[in-house]
Amino acid sequence: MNDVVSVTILTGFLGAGKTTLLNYFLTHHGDAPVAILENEFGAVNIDGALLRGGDSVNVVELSNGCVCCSVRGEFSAALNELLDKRAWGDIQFDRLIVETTGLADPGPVIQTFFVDERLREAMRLDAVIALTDCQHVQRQLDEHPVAAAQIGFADRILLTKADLCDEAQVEAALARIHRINSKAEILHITNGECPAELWLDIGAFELSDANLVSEGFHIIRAGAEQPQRFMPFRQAPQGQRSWDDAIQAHVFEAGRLDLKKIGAFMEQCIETYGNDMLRYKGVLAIADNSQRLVVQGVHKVVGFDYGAEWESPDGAFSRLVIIGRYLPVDELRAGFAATAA
Ligand SMILES: Nc1nc2c(ncn2[C@@H]2O[C@H](COP(=O)(O)OP(=O)(O)OP(=O)(O)O)[C@@H](O)[C@H]2O)c(=O)[nH]1
Repeated sequence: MNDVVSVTILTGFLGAGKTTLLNYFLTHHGDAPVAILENEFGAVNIDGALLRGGDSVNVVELSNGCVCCSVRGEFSAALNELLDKRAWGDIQFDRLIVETTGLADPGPVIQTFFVDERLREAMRLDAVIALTDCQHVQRQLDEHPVAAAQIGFADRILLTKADLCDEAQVEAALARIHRINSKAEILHITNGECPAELWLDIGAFELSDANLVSEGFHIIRAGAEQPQRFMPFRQAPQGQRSWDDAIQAHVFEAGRLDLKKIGAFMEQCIETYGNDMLRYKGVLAIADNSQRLVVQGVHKVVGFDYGAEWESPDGAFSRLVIIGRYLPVDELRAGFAATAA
């Protein structure tokens, strides 16, 4: 057993296909022990027979409330109880998947893993995976701000039910999702058929300098001869671009930056706007430094680290992506530009 438990948060609006994905995973995952924490609103629980099917699957259900608000304390308690049982040898698992309710804001759920000291040591948040129902996403975004938050917090977005949509609908959905979160890779899946390696152990909270802005989406066909196909984004059809989502991704770019100035800028930005900064990630070129400086954070929890060296000094440039709500973008853009060396 590994010492540290890898945690994946599954989010996505009601009916987006979270349980379908989990069921697909559980019927294909083999014997590796796994714990699933299910947060259901009411007494209607998922297909327990399937989830409890093998000895290697431990299911905990948190019902009658939502982990992001009313049962937040119970969420921490349930996680701690799982760790106790694991320590006593009652149950075994190296991986925990948290399925939130379709109405949950992932923010408080994510923060639980950073603020609770024991959880911080015993668990490593791997990634937030959002499922998005292609057929209903436009309406959900228009009517429920939490749907945009779920997309905004995601490291990877699994677009479901595109099989029920025409091409124009799919393109409009992709364009809107990408505007809310330009950082997350988008995988287009059908009926939960997504190989586990595409959504588990992706190390999204590690300070890596992987691509900051995704350029297209992947069509996943599990078990097919050509399992993946990459498609670049196209413009959404005219007339379908009048969205007004409060949450949007903003990309800031510059050349080399002054370390002190960018440090002060980030500090001030997080202090003032941290509550509205859902996720942010930057790969920065610092004056007189051959290594990339990587920054990433969730609200006011932030990490900085030096990464790989720039291949050539001339190719070094800085890029910061902030996914936030109601941010004074022009002011931030000017502030970022002023940190140039
Ligand atoms: N056509 C089609 N149906 C899908 C797809 N993914 C899921 N579904 C169906 O959508 C319905 C809802 O899926 P669930 O997996 O229960 O969704 P959920 O996100 O767990 O729903 P909540 O727990 O209510 O938030 C089910 O009937 C699924 O079979 C897909 O890619 N295509």
